[in-house]
Amino acid sequence: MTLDPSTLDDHDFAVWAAEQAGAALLRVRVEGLEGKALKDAGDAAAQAVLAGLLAEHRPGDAVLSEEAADDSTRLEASRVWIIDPLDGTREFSEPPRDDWAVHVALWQDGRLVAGAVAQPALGETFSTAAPRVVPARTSDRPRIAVSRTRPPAFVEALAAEIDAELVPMGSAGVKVMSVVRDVADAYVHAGGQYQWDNAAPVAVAEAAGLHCSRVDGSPLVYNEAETSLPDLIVCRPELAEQIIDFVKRHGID
Ligand SMILES: Nc1ncnc2c1ncn2[C@@H]1O[C@H](COP(=O)(O)O)[C@@H](OP(=O)(O)O)[C@H]1O
Ligand SMILES: [Mg+2]
Repeated sequence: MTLDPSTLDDHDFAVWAAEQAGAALLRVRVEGLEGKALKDAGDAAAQAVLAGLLAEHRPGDAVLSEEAADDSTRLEASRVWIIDPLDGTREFSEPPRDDWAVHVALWQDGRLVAGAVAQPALGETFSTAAPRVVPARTSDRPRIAVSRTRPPAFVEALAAEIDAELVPMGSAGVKVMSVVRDVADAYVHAGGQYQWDNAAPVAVAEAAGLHCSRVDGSPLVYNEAETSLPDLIVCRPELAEQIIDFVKRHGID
């Protein structure tokens, strides 16, 4: 039976669109390209798929994408899709790494209302369509997911203070999903990131009952004029206070 996309609600549409882009990315990855050519081809292919599907199936909605010029009409729109067609571009260009993702989020009237994070190389999509129950914690010692190429310096001091282990990996979406999947207990980032890097992951993590905030504990706010959203914590709720308290005492520099 072929799927009729016009029947999909926003949650299922986010999943479907992210998986379509993921399939395109898997095809690009076997074309024999390398390095920057592979990164550029991946970014372009996934953007083309998502832009096309949104234009066809959600024509009245605004879009904020890493791979398209920012259109300021989104600031007056009631519904805005915030998308990162390929998050973890660097890891995508290093086969057989699987830590890269497609992010599709919907912001509506002030908050994230739907989201999907596809991890095509794993064949898995995490979403608000079917919120995950975070498994029981399997590690007594907290595991903190960090950027494998740009880990913030303060996270090492945080890990020493709370006796945590750092788990480096690529892609903001993959790191947030590692908390959803009990591969890590927290993801802590500072020093730079954009709304598209964390909107869909945060929508999925919130639906799974995880704590999501800026590193100072304040709320993550989306569809702001400023696309930069440089820091965040996603963690099991019981770890939030310790992490925020550390940042309040030591800062992030
Ligand atoms: N200091 C920084 N400044 C700007 N963007 C950053 C950043 N650190 C991480 N990011 C972005 O956040 C995403 C996850 O990064 P990382 O894998 O290092 O954790 C990447 O998105 P893209 O791959 O979409 O560019 C990366 O560009
Ligand atoms: Mg990104």
